[in-house]
Amino acid sequence: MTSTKSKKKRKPTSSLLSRRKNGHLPPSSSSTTTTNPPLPSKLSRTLIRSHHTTQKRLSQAIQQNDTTTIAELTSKLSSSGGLEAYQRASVSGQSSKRGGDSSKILVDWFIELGIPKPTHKKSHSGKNSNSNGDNNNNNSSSSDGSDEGLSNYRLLEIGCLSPTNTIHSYFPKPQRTLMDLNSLHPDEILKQDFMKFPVPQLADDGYDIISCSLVLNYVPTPSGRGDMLKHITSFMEQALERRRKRLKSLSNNSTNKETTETDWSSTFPAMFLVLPAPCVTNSRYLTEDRLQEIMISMGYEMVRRKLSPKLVYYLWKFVGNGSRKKFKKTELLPGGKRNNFAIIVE
Ligand SMILES: C[S@@+](CC[C@H](N)C(=O)[O-])C[C@H]1O[C@@H](n2cnc3c(N)ncnc32)[C@H](O)[C@@H]1O
Repeated sequence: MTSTKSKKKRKPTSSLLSRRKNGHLPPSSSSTTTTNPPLPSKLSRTLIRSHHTTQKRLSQAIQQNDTTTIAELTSKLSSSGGLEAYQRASVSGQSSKRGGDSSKILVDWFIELGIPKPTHKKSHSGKNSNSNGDNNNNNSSSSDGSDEGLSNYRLLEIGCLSPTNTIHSYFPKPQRTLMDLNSLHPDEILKQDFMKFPVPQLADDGYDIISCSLVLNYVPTPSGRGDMLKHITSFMEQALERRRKRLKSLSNNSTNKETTETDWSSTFPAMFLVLPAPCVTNSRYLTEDRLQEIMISMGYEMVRRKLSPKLVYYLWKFVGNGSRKKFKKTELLPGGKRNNFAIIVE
């Protein structure tokens, strides 16, 4: 017989597994997670933290070619439910009861910046399309991008857990590409490692905004984080090209030959970055000033920033011509109670 005491002592990771076994959580990755009741917040936090720590240790073991530790940590990760259990814990953290997904903040900023939300349009069949783009496959994008709002702007979301995040209403299908290492919604989210996702050959297939919310901190090594920022920046270079084309087409289409660029459109290309707040408020190796130096050096300007007790949100506009400096792991804030989050740019 299992006593209440022993139930309480059970490890959070195994508790998640037993929920899965008991059918409280669906076993298949294709199941919809949003309909499941969220995990208790303490349990999801513990799961997320434990997954990050194990991932980081695994990455170190791989670098050191320490086969025993690699086997031990790989088995630990899989017995605690692996990436999928971690993702489910993250989805719980995004439930509306806990404030919703982080892109709510991006939407607030779009509103502040006067970025127009797509309106419901009549499709060729005469049916009204909804803001998720259903019945709107003939997306009637204008080439100028001003009178049609964001209709020819495209979103790339890295590390996406849900196809119904708040920002998606601004980028109806097919204007968005959602991806994750493990897709919880295979019909809508690509199973794809962003680091192996090439910049599209044609600028028309590129992206005007990239969302990287709570992904950079998932990358286990400081140089891996720098590489991710650099890879995002190569998409941004192409997005600048998209912008130039758009402006050119604007001036060609304009009867009085004046460029009618709208104020809001100068926010693009852009990157939405979200990190756990302690990554920049309590790290030995990364401060907000250092992050800003890194971003400026890659060609970005900060447009918006919000610090909450748990998270820090940024909207960076890409302007290009960065000095492309290198950044080492340098101690900026000494102190015993700080974390070691760092970004190395090589
Ligand atoms: C904490 S979740 C963040 C989810 C969501 N964006 C949010 O803001 O809550 C981190 C996600 O990033 C994904 N991820 C990490 N590295 C990635 C990569 N290289 N390519 C695609 N997805 C990645 C992980 O699989 C995980 O699902």
